[in-house]
Amino acid sequence: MSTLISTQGLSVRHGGNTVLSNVQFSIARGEIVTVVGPNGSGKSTLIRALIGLETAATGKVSRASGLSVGYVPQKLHIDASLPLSVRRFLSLPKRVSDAQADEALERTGVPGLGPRPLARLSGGQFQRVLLARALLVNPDILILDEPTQGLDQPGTAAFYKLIEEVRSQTGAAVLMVSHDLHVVMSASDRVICLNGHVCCEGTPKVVAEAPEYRALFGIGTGGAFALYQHHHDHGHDDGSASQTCGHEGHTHV
Ligand SMILES: Nc1ncnc2c1ncn2[C@@H]1O[C@H](COP(=O)(O)OP(=O)(O)OP(=O)(O)O)[C@@H](O)[C@H]1O
Repeated sequence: MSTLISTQGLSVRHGGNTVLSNVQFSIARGEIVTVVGPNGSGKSTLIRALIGLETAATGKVSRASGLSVGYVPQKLHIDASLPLSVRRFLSLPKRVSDAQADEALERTGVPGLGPRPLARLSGGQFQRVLLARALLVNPDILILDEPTQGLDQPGTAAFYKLIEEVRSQTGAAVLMVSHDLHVVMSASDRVICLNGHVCCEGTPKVVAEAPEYRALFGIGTGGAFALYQHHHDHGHDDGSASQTCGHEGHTHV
Protein backbone atom coordinates (compact mmCIF):
# COMPACT_ATOMS: atom_id res chain seq x y z
CA MET A 1 0.00 0.00 0.00
CA SER A 2 1.45 3.35 -0.91
CA THR A 3 1.23 5.94 1.85
CA LEU A 4 0.02 9.36 0.72
CA ILE A 5 0.32 11.32 3.96
CA SER A 6 1.67 10.32 7.34
CA THR A 7 2.66 11.93 10.62
CA GLN A 8 5.33 10.86 13.04
CA GLY A 9 4.89 11.96 16.65
CA LEU A 10 3.03 15.08 15.59
CA SER A 11 2.23 17.67 18.24
CA VAL A 12 0.60 21.04 17.55
CA ARG A 13 0.25 23.95 19.96
CA HIS A 14 -2.07 26.91 19.87
CA GLY A 15 -0.86 29.65 22.17
CA GLY A 16 0.28 27.80 25.26
CA ASN A 17 -2.04 24.85 24.73
CA THR A 18 -1.08 21.52 23.25
CA VAL A 19 -3.98 20.78 20.94
CA LEU A 20 -2.54 17.60 19.44
CA SER A 21 0.07 15.42 21.03
CA ASN A 22 2.17 12.63 19.60
CA VAL A 23 -0.14 11.70 16.73
CA GLN A 24 0.90 8.84 14.47
CA PHE A 25 -1.24 8.86 11.37
CA SER A 26 -1.13 7.51 7.86
CA ILE A 27 -3.45 7.15 4.93
CA ALA A 28 -2.87 5.03 1.84
CA ARG A 29 -4.15 5.29 -1.71
CA GLY A 30 -7.83 4.37 -2.03
CA GLU A 31 -8.60 4.27 1.70
CA ILE A 32 -11.59 6.02 3.30
CA VAL A 33 -10.54 7.18 6.75
CA THR A 34 -12.78 9.13 9.10
CA VAL A 35 -11.71 11.16 12.11
CA VAL A 36 -14.24 11.39 14.92
CA GLY A 37 -13.98 13.10 18.30
CA PRO A 38 -15.70 15.62 20.54
CA ASN A 39 -15.78 19.36 19.82
CA GLY A 40 -12.37 20.88 20.32
CA SER A 41 -10.57 17.52 20.19
CA GLY A 42 -8.22 18.69 17.44
CA LYS A 43 -9.83 17.19 14.33
CA SER A 44 -9.62 20.32 12.19
CA THR A 45 -6.16 21.02 13.54
CA LEU A 46 -5.00 17.57 12.41
CA ILE A 47 -6.50 18.06 8.95
CA ARG A 48 -4.91 21.49 8.67
CA ALA A 49 -1.55 20.13 9.80
CA LEU A 50 -1.73 17.39 7.18
CA ILE A 51 -2.13 19.92 4.40
CA GLY A 52 0.53 22.26 5.76
CA LEU A 53 -1.71 24.94 7.28
CA GLU A 54 -0.48 24.30 10.84
CA THR A 55 3.09 24.11 12.05
CA ALA A 56 4.27 21.06 13.97
CA ALA A 57 5.57 21.87 17.47
CA THR A 58 7.24 18.46 17.50
CA GLY A 59 7.26 15.54 15.10
CA LYS A 60 6.58 15.87 11.41
CA VAL A 61 4.18 15.45 8.54
CA SER A 62 5.27 13.60 5.40
CA ARG A 63 3.47 13.88 2.09
CA ALA A 64 4.15 11.80 -1.04
CA SER A 65 5.93 13.94 -3.58
CA GLY A 66 3.67 15.62 -6.13
CA LEU A 67 0.60 14.78 -4.06
CA SER A 68 -2.59 16.40 -5.32
CA VAL A 69 -5.00 17.27 -2.49
CA GLY A 70 -8.67 18.20 -2.96
CA TYR A 71 -9.64 20.04 0.21
CA VAL A 72 -13.13 20.98 1.40
CA PRO A 73 -12.74 23.21 4.46
CA GLN A 74 -15.08 23.17 7.44
CA LYS A 75 -16.25 26.70 6.88
CA LEU A 76 -16.29 28.88 3.86
CA HIS A 77 -18.15 32.12 4.32
CA ILE A 78 -19.51 33.55 1.14
CA ASP A 79 -20.63 37.14 1.32
CA ALA A 80 -24.27 37.16 0.20
CA SER A 81 -23.63 40.29 -1.84
CA LEU A 82 -20.68 38.76 -3.69
CA PRO A 83 -21.66 38.42 -7.34
CA LEU A 84 -19.78 35.15 -7.83
CA SER A 85 -21.29 32.43 -9.97
CA VAL A 86 -20.72 28.74 -9.38
CA ARG A 87 -18.88 28.59 -12.70
CA ARG A 88 -16.45 31.36 -11.74
CA PHE A 89 -15.94 29.87 -8.30
CA LEU A 90 -14.88 26.58 -9.90
CA SER A 91 -12.14 28.48 -11.74
CA LEU A 92 -10.61 29.77 -8.48
CA PRO A 93 -7.74 29.62 -7.94
CA LYS A 94 -6.96 27.73 -11.15
CA ARG A 95 -8.87 28.27 -14.38
CA VAL A 96 -10.78 25.27 -15.67
CA SER A 97 -12.54 24.81 -19.01
CA ASP A 98 -16.34 24.85 -19.34
CA ALA A 99 -16.22 21.15 -20.18
CA GLN A 100 -14.25 20.37 -16.99
CA ALA A 101 -16.58 22.49 -14.86
CA ASP A 102 -19.68 20.86 -16.38
CA GLU A 103 -18.26 17.41 -15.85
CA ALA A 104 -17.41 18.09 -12.19
CA LEU A 105 -20.91 19.46 -11.49
CA GLU A 106 -22.46 16.51 -13.29
CA ARG A 107 -20.37 14.09 -11.28
CA THR A 108 -21.39 15.61 -7.97
CA GLY A 109 -25.07 15.53 -8.88
CA VAL A 110 -25.67 19.23 -9.48
CA PRO A 111 -25.56 19.63 -13.28
CA GLY A 112 -26.57 22.99 -14.65
CA LEU A 113 -25.77 25.02 -11.52
CA GLY A 114 -22.90 26.86 -13.27
CA PRO A 115 -24.64 30.19 -13.88
CA ARG A 116 -26.25 30.36 -10.41
CA PRO A 117 -24.92 32.82 -7.80
CA LEU A 118 -22.87 30.88 -5.26
CA ALA A 119 -24.36 32.78 -2.32
CA ARG A 120 -27.88 31.57 -3.12
CA LEU A 121 -27.34 27.84 -3.19
CA SER A 122 -28.92 25.53 -0.64
CA GLY A 123 -26.62 23.90 1.91
CA GLY A 124 -26.63 20.59 0.04
CA GLN A 125 -25.99 22.22 -3.33
CA PHE A 126 -23.15 24.26 -1.84
CA GLN A 127 -21.43 21.17 -0.37
CA ARG A 128 -21.65 19.46 -3.75
CA VAL A 129 -20.17 22.48 -5.49
CA LEU A 130 -17.31 22.49 -2.95
CA LEU A 131 -16.75 18.81 -3.71
CA ALA A 132 -16.84 19.50 -7.46
CA ARG A 133 -14.16 22.15 -6.98
CA ALA A 134 -12.03 19.75 -4.92
CA LEU A 135 -12.35 17.11 -7.67
CA LEU A 136 -11.13 19.51 -10.34
CA VAL A 137 -7.54 19.15 -9.12
CA ASN A 138 -7.70 15.38 -9.90
CA PRO A 139 -6.88 14.63 -6.29
CA ASP A 140 -4.88 11.66 -5.04
CA ILE A 141 -6.64 12.40 -1.77
CA LEU A 142 -9.82 14.23 -0.92
CA ILE A 143 -9.84 15.87 2.49
CA LEU A 144 -13.24 16.88 3.80
CA ASP A 145 -13.77 18.65 7.11
CA GLU A 146 -17.36 17.97 8.22
CA PRO A 147 -18.68 17.91 4.66
CA THR A 148 -22.28 17.21 5.62
CA GLN A 149 -22.65 19.99 8.15
CA GLY A 150 -26.12 21.45 7.87
CA LEU A 151 -27.45 18.70 5.60
CA ASP A 152 -30.51 16.70 6.56
CA GLN A 153 -30.27 12.92 6.89
CA PRO A 154 -31.17 11.99 3.31
CA GLY A 155 -28.79 14.73 2.12
CA THR A 156 -26.03 13.36 4.34
CA ALA A 157 -26.57 9.78 3.18
CA ALA A 158 -26.58 10.90 -0.46
CA PHE A 159 -23.37 12.86 0.07
CA TYR A 160 -21.52 9.89 1.55
CA LYS A 161 -22.76 7.68 -1.27
CA LEU A 162 -21.30 10.20 -3.67
CA ILE A 163 -17.96 10.15 -1.84
CA GLU A 164 -17.85 6.39 -2.16
CA GLU A 165 -18.62 6.61 -5.88
CA VAL A 166 -15.81 9.12 -6.32
CA ARG A 167 -13.42 6.80 -4.52
CA SER A 168 -14.35 3.82 -6.66
CA GLN A 169 -14.22 5.82 -9.90
CA THR A 170 -10.98 7.68 -9.25
CA GLY A 171 -9.14 5.55 -6.68
CA ALA A 172 -8.61 8.70 -4.59
CA ALA A 173 -8.13 8.28 -0.86
CA VAL A 174 -10.70 10.08 1.28
CA LEU A 175 -10.04 11.60 4.69
CA MET A 176 -13.06 13.05 6.46
CA VAL A 177 -13.96 14.62 9.75
CA SER A 178 -17.46 13.71 10.71
CA HIS A 179 -20.00 13.78 13.51
CA ASP A 180 -22.34 11.46 11.65
CA LEU A 181 -21.33 8.43 13.64
CA HIS A 182 -23.76 5.95 12.16
CA VAL A 183 -22.89 6.79 8.60
CA VAL A 184 -19.20 6.90 9.45
CA MET A 185 -19.39 3.40 10.75
CA SER A 186 -20.70 2.04 7.49
CA ALA A 187 -18.85 4.25 5.03
CA SER A 188 -15.27 4.14 6.34
CA ASP A 189 -12.49 1.58 5.97
CA ARG A 190 -10.85 2.96 9.08
CA VAL A 191 -11.92 5.26 11.90
CA ILE A 192 -9.65 7.36 14.10
CA CYS A 193 -11.04 8.53 17.40
CA LEU A 194 -9.28 11.70 18.47
CA ASN A 195 -9.24 13.53 21.79
CA GLY A 196 -6.08 15.63 21.63
CA HIS A 197 -4.33 12.37 20.83
CA VAL A 198 -5.38 9.18 19.07
CA CYS A 199 -7.66 7.46 21.59
CA CYS A 200 -8.29 4.44 19.41
CA GLU A 201 -8.32 3.54 15.76
CA GLY A 202 -9.08 0.64 13.49
CA THR A 203 -11.89 -0.74 11.40
CA PRO A 204 -15.30 0.72 12.24
CA LYS A 205 -16.12 -2.48 14.10
CA VAL A 206 -13.00 -2.38 16.27
CA VAL A 207 -13.50 1.29 17.08
CA ALA A 208 -17.22 0.90 17.79
CA GLU A 209 -16.35 -1.72 20.38
CA ALA A 210 -13.44 0.18 21.91
CA PRO A 211 -14.17 1.46 25.43
CA GLU A 212 -12.60 4.86 24.64
CA TYR A 213 -14.92 5.38 21.73
CA ARG A 214 -17.99 4.22 23.61
CA ALA A 215 -17.14 6.44 26.54
CA LEU A 216 -16.43 9.52 24.45
CA PHE A 217 -19.64 9.18 22.53
CA GLY A 218 -21.82 8.13 25.40
CA ILE A 219 -22.68 4.74 23.98
CA GLY A 220 -23.43 1.71 26.12
CA THR A 221 -24.14 1.32 29.79
CA GLY A 222 -21.65 3.90 31.07
CA GLY A 223 -22.76 6.61 28.63
CA ALA A 224 -21.58 10.15 29.11
CA PHE A 225 -21.02 9.53 32.77
CA ALA A 226 -18.28 7.03 31.94
CA LEU A 227 -16.41 9.90 30.32
CA TYR A 228 -15.10 10.83 33.73
CA GLN A 229 -14.38 7.45 35.14
CA HIS A 230 -13.30 4.99 32.48
CA HIS A 231 -9.80 3.58 32.13
CA HIS A 232 -7.79 2.76 29.09
CA ASP A 233 -5.41 0.04 30.10
CA HIS A 234 -6.28 -2.32 27.35
CA GLY A 235 -4.76 -3.78 24.20
CA HIS A 236 -6.13 -3.42 20.70
CA ASP A 237 -7.23 -6.20 18.38
CA ASP A 238 -5.14 -4.72 15.61
CA GLY A 239 -1.97 -5.12 17.62
CA SER A 240 -1.45 -1.40 18.20
CA ALA A 241 -0.04 -0.31 21.53
CA SER A 242 -2.29 0.53 24.46
CA GLN A 243 -2.93 4.21 24.84
CA THR A 244 -3.92 6.37 27.72
CA CYS A 245 -6.84 8.63 27.08
CA GLY A 246 -6.95 11.83 29.08
CA HIS A 247 -10.10 13.84 29.26
CA GLU A 248 -10.55 17.49 29.93
CA GLY A 249 -14.22 17.44 30.67
CA HIS A 250 -15.48 17.26 27.09
CA THR A 251 -19.12 16.43 26.70
CA HIS A 252 -20.10 13.77 24.25
CA VAL A 253 -21.66 14.70 20.91
N1 LIG B 1 -5.97 29.36 15.57
C1 LIG B 1 -6.18 28.95 16.82
N2 LIG B 1 -5.71 29.65 17.87
C2 LIG B 1 -5.91 29.24 19.15
N3 LIG B 1 -6.56 28.11 19.47
C3 LIG B 1 -7.06 27.37 18.46
C4 LIG B 1 -6.90 27.76 17.09
N4 LIG B 1 -7.49 26.81 16.31
C5 LIG B 1 -8.00 25.91 17.15
N5 LIG B 1 -7.73 26.23 18.43
C6 LIG B 1 -8.10 25.44 19.62
O1 LIG B 1 -7.59 24.13 19.42
C7 LIG B 1 -8.51 23.17 19.92
C8 LIG B 1 -8.86 22.18 18.83
O2 LIG B 1 -9.59 22.84 17.81
P1 LIG B 1 -10.10 22.11 16.51
O3 LIG B 1 -10.82 23.12 15.67
O4 LIG B 1 -8.97 21.38 15.89
O5 LIG B 1 -11.13 21.05 17.12
P2 LIG B 1 -12.22 20.15 16.40
O6 LIG B 1 -12.07 18.78 16.95
O7 LIG B 1 -12.13 20.31 14.90
O8 LIG B 1 -13.57 20.80 16.95
P3 LIG B 1 -15.07 20.87 16.35
O9 LIG B 1 -15.65 19.50 16.40
O10 LIG B 1 -15.73 21.80 17.32
O11 LIG B 1 -14.97 21.43 14.95
C9 LIG B 1 -9.71 23.95 20.46
O12 LIG B 1 -9.55 24.08 21.85
C10 LIG B 1 -9.59 25.29 19.78
O13 LIG B 1 -10.14 26.30 20.57
